[in-house]
Amino acid sequence: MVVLSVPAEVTVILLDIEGTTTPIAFVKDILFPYIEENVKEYLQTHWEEEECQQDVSLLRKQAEEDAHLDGAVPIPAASGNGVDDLQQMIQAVVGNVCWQMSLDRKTTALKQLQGHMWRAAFTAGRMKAEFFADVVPAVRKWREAGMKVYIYSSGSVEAQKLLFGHSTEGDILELVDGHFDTKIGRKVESESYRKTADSIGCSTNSILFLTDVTREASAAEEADVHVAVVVRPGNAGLTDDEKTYYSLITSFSELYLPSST
Ligand SMILES: CSCCC(=O)C(=O)COP(=O)(O)O
Ligand SMILES: [Mg+2]
Repeated sequence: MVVLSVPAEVTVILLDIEGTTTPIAFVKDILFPYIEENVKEYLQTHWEEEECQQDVSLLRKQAEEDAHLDGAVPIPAASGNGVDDLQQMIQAVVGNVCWQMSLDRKTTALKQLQGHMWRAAFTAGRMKAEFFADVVPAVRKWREAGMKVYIYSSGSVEAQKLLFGHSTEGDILELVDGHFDTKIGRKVESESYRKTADSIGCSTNSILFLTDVTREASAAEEADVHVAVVVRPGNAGLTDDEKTYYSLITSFSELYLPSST
């Protein structure tokens, strides 16, 4: 088995979710289709609620920023009270959400709505999050060795907590010391990793970030964060240069902590 030694100064392990702890297939085949199939009905049912209105406002603001993009779907400003107006508005929001999802965009606006929509499915037990078999045993071992374990995903913090709270391994939320999402910044920007370290209260070189996406690994590394790229079934392939440059692991069990025996 390949073993990757964790540098001695590392005290925090920061984990991506999709493609790292959780199969991309679970996200693409279960989580995302749930949104596409249910968004219209969700908006019709929850439209009058404060939370739904905040989600729509955020999506509208994002749509304004996206206006210059090819195929962007605008969301008109709220106007009259007519039933037709409302149905047109809902249709525009549905169109915008589906357009963003077709591009796998990671905007805070999209991720916030998705998190709110998944809540009902997870809490009713209709959906359980999948984790690779090596994840839970490894995280337990790291924590026993004194490591802190944080999550940094484009999925909203609320969605992250739903996944960890309702998984096929049971409620594993207690294994996580804290959560970060795109509110701290985009995962492909190095400043996000500096802010994450600040928020945890550690230096960036005390963090080891595990992700499947080399653009994220590169941004983290620029901020002096240690990185390893996780290679899982179903992940995007890496170039030969990326395979040579990055430390690669195919299972969390390949990480060796000098402090553990
Ligand atoms: C944790 S929510 C489900 C996945 C998701 O919406 C997403 O965008 C995952 O992105 P990641 O940064 O974990 O690769
Ligand atoms: Mg990922």
